[in-house]
Amino acid sequence: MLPIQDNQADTKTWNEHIKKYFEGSTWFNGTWLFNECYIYRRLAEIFFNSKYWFDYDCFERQKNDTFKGSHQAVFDLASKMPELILPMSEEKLEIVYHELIQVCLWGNATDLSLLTNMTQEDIQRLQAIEKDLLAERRKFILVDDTEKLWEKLRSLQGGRIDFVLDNSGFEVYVDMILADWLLQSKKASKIVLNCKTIPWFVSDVMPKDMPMMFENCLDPDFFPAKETRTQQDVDDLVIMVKRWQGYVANGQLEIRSHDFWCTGLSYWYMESEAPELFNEMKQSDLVIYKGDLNFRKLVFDCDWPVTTPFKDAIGPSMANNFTNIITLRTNKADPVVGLSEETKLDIESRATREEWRFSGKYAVVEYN
Ligand SMILES: O=P(O)(O)OC[C@H]1O[C@](O)(CO)[C@@H](O)[C@@H]1O
Repeated sequence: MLPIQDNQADTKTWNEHIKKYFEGSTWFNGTWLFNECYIYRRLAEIFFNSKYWFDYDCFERQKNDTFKGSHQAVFDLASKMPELILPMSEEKLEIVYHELIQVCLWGNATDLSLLTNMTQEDIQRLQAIEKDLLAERRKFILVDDTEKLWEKLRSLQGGRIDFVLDNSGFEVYVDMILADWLLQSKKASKIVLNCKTIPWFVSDVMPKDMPMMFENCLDPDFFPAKETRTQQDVDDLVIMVKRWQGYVANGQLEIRSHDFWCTGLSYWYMESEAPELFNEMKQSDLVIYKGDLNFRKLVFDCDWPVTTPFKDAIGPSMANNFTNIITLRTNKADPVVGLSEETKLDIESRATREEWRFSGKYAVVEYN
């Protein structure tokens, strides 16, 4: 693990982490979490040291191409949106909430790292927004704290809600659908999107990807298969995305990034390594951590017994200071916590380890 050799704001910190925790370790014997993060920082170093390519995102084309492939679900969701944001009873709000959380959860299954193993049908099934298909997918959620989160949201009025984002393209599009609904239902008055600072795990969101996603949605030639949609479909998408741009303009939607999200450390270190971020995020009423990597960092990427309570796995600093975090994660790596004894026995008897722990078919929704 050679020191990083460039002059960025995070260079010193990266090299301190290598020296303090991983001196002498190599690609072959270091820890998976740190090494996998390190490889993305080394990639960034190549571009930072170039004369003309220093802000080049070598994954941008792949990110946009994959988003194009999600056109059907993009238009389906945009057409559904007007009816989801009408004023409605508390009871109906709860139903919509449950659907949107699921859409947002499964959006995480369709990131670039898994797409290579999936057929077009697999992807469409995961992106489906019909009620029956969502109900069907509930069987694949091994820990489901959506009800606990609703208890929190039910009484929330005009709060601040943070997303610690994961992938761009379809995943962040559905994150925006949820964010929009939270603002329209007045549960939130401010949404903060926390992005990565460098090209990260191929498809993660950087700040520049947000306005680009909005522009792509508004570009009539961006999505393929024009013949499959009506003028109404196009209008619904344009109205919704212009509303999103409006949120940015009026400050209801803030797009931020912080170097801490692109270190190789677990979030157990957030308080000591990034105290200003830690204290700032404490002001949020709810923090939504998206995806597998965020989950791994929350639970220290440890081989916990799978019945370890989520609260214990995220460590005392997080657990005691953030009684308002939720993770929406499809399982793409070994660490799993929070299972009941019953679910553990059940899943171990009917699925292989690969299937339920890292194929992306199963998921956990865990709340502290
Ligand atoms: O995009 P997500 O959901 O954070 O997934 C990232 C995951 O993909 C992998 O790179 C490969 O499975 C994992 O090491 C990593 O945790």
